[in-house]
Amino acid sequence: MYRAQFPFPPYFPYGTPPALFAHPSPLPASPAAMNLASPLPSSGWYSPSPALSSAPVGAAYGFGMPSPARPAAYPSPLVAMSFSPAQPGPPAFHPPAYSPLAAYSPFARRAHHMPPPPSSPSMRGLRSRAAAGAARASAAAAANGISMSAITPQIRPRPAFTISRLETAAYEGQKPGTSGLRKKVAVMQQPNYVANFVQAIFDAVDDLAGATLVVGGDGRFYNDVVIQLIVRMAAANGVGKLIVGQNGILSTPAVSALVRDFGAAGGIILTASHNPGGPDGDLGIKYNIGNGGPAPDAVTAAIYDATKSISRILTADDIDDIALATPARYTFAGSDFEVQVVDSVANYVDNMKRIFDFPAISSLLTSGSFSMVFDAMHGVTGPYATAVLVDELGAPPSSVINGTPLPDFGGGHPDPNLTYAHDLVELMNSGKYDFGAASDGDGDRNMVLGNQFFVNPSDSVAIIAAHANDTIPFFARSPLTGLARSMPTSQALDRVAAHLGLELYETPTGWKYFGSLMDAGLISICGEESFGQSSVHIREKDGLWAVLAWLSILAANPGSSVEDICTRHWASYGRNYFTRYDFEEVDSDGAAELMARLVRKLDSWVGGKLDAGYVVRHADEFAYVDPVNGARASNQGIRFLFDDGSRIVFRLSGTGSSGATIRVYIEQYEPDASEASTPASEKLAPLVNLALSMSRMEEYTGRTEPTVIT
Ligand SMILES: O=P(O)(O)OC[C@H]1O[C@H](O)[C@H](O)[C@@H](O)[C@@H]1O
Repeated sequence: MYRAQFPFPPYFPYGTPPALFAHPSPLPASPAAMNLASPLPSSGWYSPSPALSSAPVGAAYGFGMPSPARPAAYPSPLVAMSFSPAQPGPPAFHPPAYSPLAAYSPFARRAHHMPPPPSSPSMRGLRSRAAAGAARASAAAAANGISMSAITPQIRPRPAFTISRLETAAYEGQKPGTSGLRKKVAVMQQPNYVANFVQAIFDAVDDLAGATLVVGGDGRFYNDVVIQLIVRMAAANGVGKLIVGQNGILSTPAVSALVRDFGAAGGIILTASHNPGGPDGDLGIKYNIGNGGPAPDAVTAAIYDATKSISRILTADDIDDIALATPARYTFAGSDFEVQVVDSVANYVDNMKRIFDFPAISSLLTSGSFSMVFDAMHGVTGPYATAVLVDELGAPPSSVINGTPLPDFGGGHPDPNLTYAHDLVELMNSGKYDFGAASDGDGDRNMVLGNQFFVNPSDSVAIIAAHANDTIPFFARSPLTGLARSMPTSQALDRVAAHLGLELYETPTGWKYFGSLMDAGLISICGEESFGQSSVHIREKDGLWAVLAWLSILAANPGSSVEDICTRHWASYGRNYFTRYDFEEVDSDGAAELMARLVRKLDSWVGGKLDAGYVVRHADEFAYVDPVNGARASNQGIRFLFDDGSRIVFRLSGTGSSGATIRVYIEQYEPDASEASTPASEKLAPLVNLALSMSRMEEYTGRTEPTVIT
């Protein structure tokens, strides 16, 4: 009988160590099943699952433990467990600091406040190790200095699988939005709903046979089920290799980095980003292409077309759940298909170390005169933030709050803005911290705050770009080539581009439009008003990257506060005042009529004098032709450009899952530095009122107030 034991008290994070305990019959099918489905009894033994019994001596798994504070939630910190199939009776016990799990799982290390294992193989050294494996991904990984065998030393052979062809019928409405397919969990849980969409990806995307795909998600409810489904369908559809994040968790920027570093054909990201999670929340599936970025319109259109005519699903239902808790490689008899579970954090941390001056940032964070707090909002970024900010840069562990990924984000709305990141906003308003930041469910968005000071995301990208060449080693080595922003984002970035003599590209909303510009070397940094900034290091926006960029600026300007940095920027460039009003989940028909009326009246407003003396110089529906590949995108928002340079933009959100969300973007330029400290709400009030009256917002939506103001 194989036995399992939980670790000694010092490693149990909640004070009272669990005694040994048994899992009730029937046995769970896999560690993953235990992790997610089982109430934990108070004492006894776990009996082995089939997956455990085939593991080698000394292997270790991590399991989710409900936190006493949140008994209904799963999986909170991992508990390391070691077992020895060779020994009868109680197992040989390996303290987690020296177990393979501790060595390969930053999650487990951090959950138990363990130091990096001194004598175990360290993730940090992976890049220098010899590459292994003949598969394409291994070769690409080797080219990037990553050793696949070092990341996942254990090969776990599985029996052969059989491919089944299941009849299915198309669902309507599987059209991806701004960033993938997002629906309520209940919609996604309909029979074959997710399987249809996944099959559509395999059918629509060329060259996936024999290719490598990266799969991971933000840990939200139902991710675990969908990952196992993708494994079975990938096997049946001839995919060569799946790289899966440990515990199924990967931030969106981490997926982008893995796709690029491992030469994968693409990635499937399970996230609805900043939308709420849990059984009543949203689920999302997004396909990224081989450059690591979101699929462009042509690919999402092909996937959507495939969903409309789908009639069969290919799956290998006899593949048992993959144990996602431990890095390992799963091979299958009679097939080249392989699943590789990788550390979710290590590759990302390595990349950040190559981009930023970690010693300089660390000096700031450990100087004793600087304090920061990072709110992961119970999204995916907690483990990444802890690895980077705490483990690498020396910030105190308390610097990361809400750092445990939870399937329902703790009941919150994981959107890092002034409304939903209220824990962070309160802390920053208390005046105790110099720097604050938050990121969203999947870690691509961020919000940056100073002491009682908000940095508008449009300003954030401009300020990062203005300082990049001087403060970020990555750009010292490869100076900025050009800059880009989405159309509604303020034109603060345009002024930096002009100052640096760089081209500025204005794209439609959606990160997918930056990819071709980056691939062609036309831009190095880009950003969106929707709390996103990133660079050419990957093809997604990257919340933690933006935080490190800000810390780099602060480290290079000793004694300057976040507010000082912004004020000096406005003094040099003038201030592009910007605000966004969101009218969330309004009636879809009313929203469509509001937009249609604005389009009908576009021309009639041009040249006329409106309230507060504003004169419309130009009005249109924004359309874009990609300068690299000629792809066209139309109907990308209605914009009114005024003769003083101000703008009002109306756009329907493409990321919601119910009703419609109208976004109103307002911008006004103030060249006079002495005027730059007026609050944005005051400065922009006349334009806001004009926007609301031009659109007849109340008449069409019944709303007098927005739900969110940025
Ligand atoms: O369509 P919206 O709700 O305005 O959201 C727009 C945003 O959606 C996602 O987050 C994309 O990754 C962003 O690139 C985009 O800016």
